Amino acid sequence: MKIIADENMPNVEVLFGGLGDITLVNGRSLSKEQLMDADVLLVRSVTKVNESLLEGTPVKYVGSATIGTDHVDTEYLLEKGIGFNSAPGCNADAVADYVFSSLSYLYFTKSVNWLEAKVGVVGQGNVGRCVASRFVELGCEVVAYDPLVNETVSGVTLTTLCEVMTCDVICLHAPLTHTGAYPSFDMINDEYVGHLSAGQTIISAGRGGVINETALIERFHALGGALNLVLDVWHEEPHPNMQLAALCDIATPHIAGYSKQGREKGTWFIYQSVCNFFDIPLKSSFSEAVSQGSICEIKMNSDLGKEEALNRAIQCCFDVARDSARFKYVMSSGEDKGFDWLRKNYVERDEFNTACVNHDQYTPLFCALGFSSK
Ligand SMILES: NC(=O)C1=CN([C@@H]2O[C@H](COP(=O)(O)OP(=O)(O)OC[C@H]3O[C@@H](n4cnc5c(N)ncnc54)[C@H](O)[C@@H]3O)[C@@H](O)[C@H]2O)C=CC1
Ligand SMILES: O=C(O)C(=O)[C@H](O)COP(=O)(O)O
Repeated sequence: MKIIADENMPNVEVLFGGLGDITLVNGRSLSKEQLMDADVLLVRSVTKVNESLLEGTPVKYVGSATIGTDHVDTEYLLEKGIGFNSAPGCNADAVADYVFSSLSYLYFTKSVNWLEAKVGVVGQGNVGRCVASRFVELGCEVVAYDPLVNETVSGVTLTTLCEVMTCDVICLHAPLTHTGAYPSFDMINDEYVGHLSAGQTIISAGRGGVINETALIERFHALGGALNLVLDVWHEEPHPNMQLAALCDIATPHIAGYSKQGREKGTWFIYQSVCNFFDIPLKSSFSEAVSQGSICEIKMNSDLGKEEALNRAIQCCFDVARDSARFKYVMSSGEDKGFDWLRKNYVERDEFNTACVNHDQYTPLFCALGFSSK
């Protein structure tokens, strides 16, 4: 079996080596010519998988080690009988960790006490539900907008997009869609953005294009800069709007899902799907494919109050300000490095769930935040 795989897929040679010949490629510039003897194509979000890439090639199966599928023309694959799987939920915890790391940064830099916030979440899939349940378990009031579900996790009230846009903290986790009853492209347009008021926090870690960037810049200035902005995804990747990035408290190159374990789980999910599709027995297990973290246990000083203890523990595990500083520096330095370079050379972090946090009083709250219980 001939396998063409994105060079940014961790463990691909270890897991797929026994299944056939693997060629690693740059996913962004992949062309049809490189697929002329391929049976299996393994991609990430940067490869547009459609008729123009696949027509005339022998590809029988496509796997995407990602949650999002907006880069794949799934109707075309279905029509042509080409197998397809993505990796639902693989990096949902990683994205939730990103949200809380960003909030801990705002706690320390702008005194945003998000533990007291009313939180609005857009999208109640694997990511949106994971984020929402953490807030609920931490005691926050949580509402969510998802027109395609009738119920969601306990403690979360489904509501309108208008109400979500009035919340203290707004988390965007909808997929990018252009068709259907509720297309998300440009969903948060100038009308919705125009309702934002001073002091709100917006965290966009779904897909660029869901929130209108021009409207957001205008609203930011109209409010005298009194919005807290955290943006991981951009309308024009790999060419993010640096005018908008300059206004952000946290701006990152689409790395919310880039925990070590989240990326490894993506490859592991696809490995299982390929084996299933071609009826090949699995030769590797989850524990071999997905790393443990580097830090097992964090012991907090019991003198620390709740807010301080939670925010400090988050920072021990993942300081997103490092990623933001690197993004702003590299993207504005004029060097021959950019968005894709930052992603390829990302300093991976471990997920909260790889470490437990001990505190005399607040240990259960750390579990609510996603840390391990043991
Ligand atoms: N920044 C990053 O690194 C990452 C970004 N993502 C993005 O986050 C998205 C969501 O991930 P999951 O929750 O795992 O996906 P999912 O497929 O489990 O759930 C998506 C949810 O969004 C809802 N939805 C669809 N259209 C909507 C609309 N117009 N308004 C509100 N909700 C809508 C659906 O009903 C569904 O409940 C992915 O599609 C992907 O684009 C995912 C992982 C990492
Ligand atoms: O899983 C998704 O969906 C994501 O957005 C991934 O984190 C994107 O990672 P790449 O596939 O672009 O490396």
